Amino acid sequence: MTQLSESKDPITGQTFDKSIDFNPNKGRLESRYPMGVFKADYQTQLKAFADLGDIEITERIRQHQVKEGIKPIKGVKNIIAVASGKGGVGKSTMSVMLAKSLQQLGANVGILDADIYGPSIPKMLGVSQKPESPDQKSFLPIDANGLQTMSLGYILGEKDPAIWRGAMVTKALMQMVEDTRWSQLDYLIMDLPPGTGDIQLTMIQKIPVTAAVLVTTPQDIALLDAQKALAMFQKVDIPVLGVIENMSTFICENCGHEAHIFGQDGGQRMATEFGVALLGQMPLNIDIRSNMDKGQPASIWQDSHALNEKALKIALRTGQNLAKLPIKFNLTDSLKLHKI
Ligand SMILES: Nc1ncnc2c1ncn2[C@@H]1O[C@H](COP(=O)(O)OP(=O)(O)OP(=O)(O)O)[C@@H](O)[C@H]1O
Repeated sequence: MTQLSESKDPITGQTFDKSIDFNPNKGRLESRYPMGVFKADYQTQLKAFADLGDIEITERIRQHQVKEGIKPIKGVKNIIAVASGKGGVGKSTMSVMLAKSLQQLGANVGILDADIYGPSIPKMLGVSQKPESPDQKSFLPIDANGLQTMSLGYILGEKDPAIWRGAMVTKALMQMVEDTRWSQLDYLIMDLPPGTGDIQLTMIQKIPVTAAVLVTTPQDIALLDAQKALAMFQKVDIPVLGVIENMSTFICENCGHEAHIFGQDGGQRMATEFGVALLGQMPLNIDIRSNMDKGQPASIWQDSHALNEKALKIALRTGQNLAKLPIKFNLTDSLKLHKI
């Protein structure tokens, strides 16, 4: 097996390092992240790299290690926590974007709304029904066009305020995660409550989070809070896959002028200074606001919307960075390896 560790990915600009196995003699490549619509581009680029005929590409998303002593959730390979130090930066919007885009790339995806004080995921996905519990013990996740989802919002209703105390919040969340019958998920995107307090810290310590993604705006104040979120994950040894800079610029629909409403290149500065990847930048765009308010995520994070490709590349980088992390030991894989 050859690792293309020295090479740069032609689409995302990141190194391949451990995220794929490539066997040039057999013209076979196994990718550990979903490639979806980019597969044909990879095939062309890799053909040139290896100076070979056709390259056969297969995608197999592995389960990665979580912190010792925490049991993985049944039916879920990897949990990606989406966090922000500050409220209102678009964390839930970016969680839905990531989930829809990973799904488009071919992965099996779920969303867990852990933003227990302001569950906005049901509204953004346009679903509101109560989850069924056929055995009175566990819940079936709600299907939102192929995404498996669970939120306290389904159970409480949008307008019920959750005035709960810390311990109750984490207990309710743990129950929600464990008692949901997730089915064969490659990624479960977990939308955390904003901030870096005790509640967030307890959540990421109790739930088997594989890695985290940070959302910030380019504004100094949001960046300072994003750095606090980074420190929180580092403190508990959860790898951070990178930063999404949301509301990067605003392009005027009438004159095309690009304005840096919340400052410029803050995400890039944070990435450089703290050694985390910049997963991508998402502009301030009225279609994002209106379609998410209407509960129609597919009209923006799918189909032919101009921002869809941007979103797909953010998801691709996220999948790639996760694929570089240590794999959970798996007896079947290990036996296969020994046979070879
Ligand atoms: N790139 C964007 N362009 C336009 N509107 C956006 C963008 N990102 C988010 N929004 C809008 O900003 C508002 C806040 O977004 P969202 O609820 O995702 O933020 P949040 O960080 O999860 O907030 P909270 O702190 O309350 O959990 C929403 O109305 C959303 O539609």
